[in-house]
Amino acid sequence: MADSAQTQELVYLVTGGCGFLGEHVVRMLLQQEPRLRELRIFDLHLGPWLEELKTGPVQVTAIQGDVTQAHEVAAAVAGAHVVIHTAGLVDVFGKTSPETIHEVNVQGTQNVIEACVQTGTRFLIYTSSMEVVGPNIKGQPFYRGNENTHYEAIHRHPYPCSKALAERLVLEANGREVLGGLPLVTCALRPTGIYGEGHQIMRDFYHQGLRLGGRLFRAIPASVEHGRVYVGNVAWMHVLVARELEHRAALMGGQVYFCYDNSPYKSYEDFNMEFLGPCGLRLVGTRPLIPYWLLVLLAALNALLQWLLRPLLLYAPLLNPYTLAMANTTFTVSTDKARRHFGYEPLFSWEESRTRTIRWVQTVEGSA
Ligand SMILES: NC(=O)c1ccc[n+]([C@@H]2O[C@H](COP(=O)([O-])OP(=O)(O)OC[C@H]3O[C@@H](n4cnc5c(N)ncnc54)[C@H](O)[C@@H]3O)[C@@H](O)[C@H]2O)c1
Ligand SMILES: C[C@@H](CO)CCC[C@@H](C)[C@H]1CC[C@H]2[C@@H]3[C@H](O)C=C4C[C@@H](O)CC[C@]4(C)[C@H]3CC[C@]12C
Repeated sequence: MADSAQTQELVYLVTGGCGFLGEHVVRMLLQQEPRLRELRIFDLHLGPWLEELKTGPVQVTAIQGDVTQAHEVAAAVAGAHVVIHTAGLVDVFGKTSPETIHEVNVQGTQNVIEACVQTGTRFLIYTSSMEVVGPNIKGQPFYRGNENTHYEAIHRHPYPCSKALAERLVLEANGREVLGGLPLVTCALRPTGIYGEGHQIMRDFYHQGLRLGGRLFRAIPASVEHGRVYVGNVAWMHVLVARELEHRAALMGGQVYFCYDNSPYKSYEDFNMEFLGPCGLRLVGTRPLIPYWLLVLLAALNALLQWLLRPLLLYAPLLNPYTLAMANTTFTVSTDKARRHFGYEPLFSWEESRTRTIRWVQTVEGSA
């Protein structure tokens, strides 16, 4: 990478490039990486918006493929300088079996690592998650923590378990010899809850609010704070890491970085209202309107219904014992490791992130 200064000769691969975060990473790379010659976008489902990208100066190659298929991954990785691995199954609602989550998130990541090793790709950036750390099964708060904060990271749910295993694989692969004899350099980025244009769960809450006559009902105390980060800043962090990984391999190789920006610390519901409020929704109640024990009961009932109905249909509501525990546990990050290690500053201020997200919600189907 070092000799390529300002000439277009780099080949990047983004797995999961058609997902919520992946699309932002793809667009950010096209805007912010002048050395790109080819951008490969690998995803199980390719989006029609890719077509519009193909008219620019960078060769955009769309590859429909499955990360669980080692040969498909190896073919996509061959010849790439950098791999940004965002593909994954994000499921905390019980839509997919634990086995499939493991196969995609863990085996898929192992396939990406092996492909780098076999084909000689040296730089691998993995999109991990805050959930690798917590909230843990004890519901202990993680308050303004950083990458070195001591916290018991114990999970049972398949999604955080899979992210933790995959992250470990990526970090352990740092330094492995790739084809050609040079060492692989890896690192992992851990976003907190991402929001912004394209955020499906925000869309779900918006539709729920519209169905309830423009109201949402407070269920979680306002004092429970959640770390949230704007998708544009998460994408920007990925682009910066990809750019700096070669020059700062000794410092950054094998490291983890939380993704952060200047988004305020708020409860999950109050934070969503920053966007849903200006779009006409109202959060009813200054305190939870439903007692916590009743929420626990409803969440358990949802889990039971999901299990009973599974042979007939997929019942996957937002509320289940795991999402309730997450929503009800403080998890906030305060760190400057990304700034110290690779000069990261958020590209979008909180005001801009908020405005962009509001504008997007206003375009969502069924808007008030
Ligand atoms: N959304 C969040 O709040 C959040 C927070 C922290 C970390 N993350 C991580 O960020 C990454 C992207 O998440 P997202 O929110 O954009 O999810 P997403 O579901 O929108 O995107 C994931 C993409 O991966 C693709 N994919 C899934 N299985 C695949 C397979 N077998 N082969 C190839 N592609 C496959 C999907 O088609 C999708 O386009 C994930 O790894 C997730 O764990 C997300
Ligand atoms: C009890 C409900 C009353 O309104 C609220 C339920 C909210 C939950 C659906 C969400 C609360 C916290 C969210 C998660 C968090 O933001 C971080 C995540 C990490 C990431 O890797 C994937 C997404 C998620 C698990 C996110 C999912 C939705 C929540 C559980």
